[in-house]
Amino acid sequence: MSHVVTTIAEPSVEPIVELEHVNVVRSENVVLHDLSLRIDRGEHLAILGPNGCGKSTLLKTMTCECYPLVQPGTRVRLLGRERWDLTQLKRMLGVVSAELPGRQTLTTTGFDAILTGFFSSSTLWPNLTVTDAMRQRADEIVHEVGAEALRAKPVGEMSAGQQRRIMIGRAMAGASADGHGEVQMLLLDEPSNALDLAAQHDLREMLRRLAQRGIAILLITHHIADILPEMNRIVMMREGRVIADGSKTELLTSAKLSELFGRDIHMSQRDGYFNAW
Ligand SMILES: Nc1ncnc2c1ncn2[C@@H]1O[C@H](COP(=O)(O)OP(=O)(O)OP(=O)(O)O)[C@@H](O)[C@H]1O
Repeated sequence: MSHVVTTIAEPSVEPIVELEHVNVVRSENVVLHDLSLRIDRGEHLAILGPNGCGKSTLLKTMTCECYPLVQPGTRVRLLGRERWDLTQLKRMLGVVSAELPGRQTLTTTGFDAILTGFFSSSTLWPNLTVTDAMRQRADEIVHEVGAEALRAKPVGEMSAGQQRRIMIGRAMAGASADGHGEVQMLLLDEPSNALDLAAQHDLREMLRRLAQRGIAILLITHHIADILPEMNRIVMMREGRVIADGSKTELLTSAKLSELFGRDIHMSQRDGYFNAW
């Protein structure tokens, strides 16, 4: 009987994302070309590249919102599985919505908006049953994302930075329907857009704390200063292809970024952060 036991995959060692030879078409254009990428648990990485190079499409392929062409050798494996219930997958991967999921959320309080993450819903509809375990977990998340002052505030009355904080909390809540467990990876697509300098700083500090706790962070950004000191891996994309995948010291150089964006770009570095101009 022992051979039966050994065939059960140990979930903690499976990579979070394994894409192999992925081609994705949108509106009849191939926007990802033969793309392969593996992301291990607890790994933090930033994806850089010019507008339209396919960064968001890559993220949507990871969350099964975009599908690759069915071709020999193509494989999409997420958290060790090739087939997923999409709602469940989104919870495990903690996709941080850029905007509120619906008009209803405007009057939802910060605390309730975090609770909606357990249901992937836009608001706490009367038919949803919030358990004590969910409330307890949501309470913890409020502290983890530093949203104590936002608990009772309607989301529609929050600033962009405050909403972003709640949206990250909402993505974290989704780790399990019963209020237990932890999100495996947070996926953020340009999270610092529209944030003032203080809010950008606070967002980075919050993400650093989550990264240090072992939650994998995947960041798509145009702001080099968003790249956390904890992020050691940089993936560079151009025209639907990964053109470089390596360490920060190797890739965050003036030469590499100038090549990627086709302009003279200068880099500086301070306290573990990089900046470009
Ligand atoms: N909904 C869509 N329907 C059809 N084509 C799309 C759609 N969204 C994006 N595309 C196309 O797919 C390609 C890649 O777009 P994508 O949004 O993935 O790039 P990106 O690198 O995230 O860009 P940006 O930095 O501007 O956000 C582009 O050519 C774009 O025009």
